[in-house]
Amino acid sequence: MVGLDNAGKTATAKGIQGEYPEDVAPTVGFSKIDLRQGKFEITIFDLGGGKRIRGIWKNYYAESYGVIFVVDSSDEERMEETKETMSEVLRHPRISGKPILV
Ligand SMILES: Nc1nc2c(ncn2[C@@H]2O[C@H](COP(=O)(O)OP(=O)(O)OP(=O)(O)O)[C@@H](O)[C@H]2O)c(=O)[nH]1
Ligand SMILES: [Mg+2]
Repeated sequence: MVGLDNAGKTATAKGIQGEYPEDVAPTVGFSKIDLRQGKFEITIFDLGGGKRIRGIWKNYYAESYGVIFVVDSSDEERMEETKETMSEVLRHPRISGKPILV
């Protein structure tokens, strides 16, 4: 799970787990979430989105089955940065062709 800092990744991850998506702090590094959905065991890596942390994202691409890219659609000022960041993720050879949920 990637996206710009403050986009709402950790809040979304909490929501997926049925927790109230409040009182979240910026993610430093990553947080690992293990879920069971029917017969599937799912691991979500909620990665920090700060500009200086984004370099770690690629370390997770090879083992990922897909990407959740979280966008704060109300933050119009950062749409260009969002677009560039998303393009970079999608262009990566270890992501290209894998499912993406925006
Ligand atoms: N109103 C509203 N606030 C939200 C929503 N999603 C997240 N927030 C708030 O936005 C802020 C940032 O959310 P986070 O989930 O920490 O964002 P993040 O993408 O994990 O950020 P980093 O960990 O820094 O990469 C927090 O104060 C959240 O409570 C939403 O859907 N609506
Ligand atoms: Mg976070």
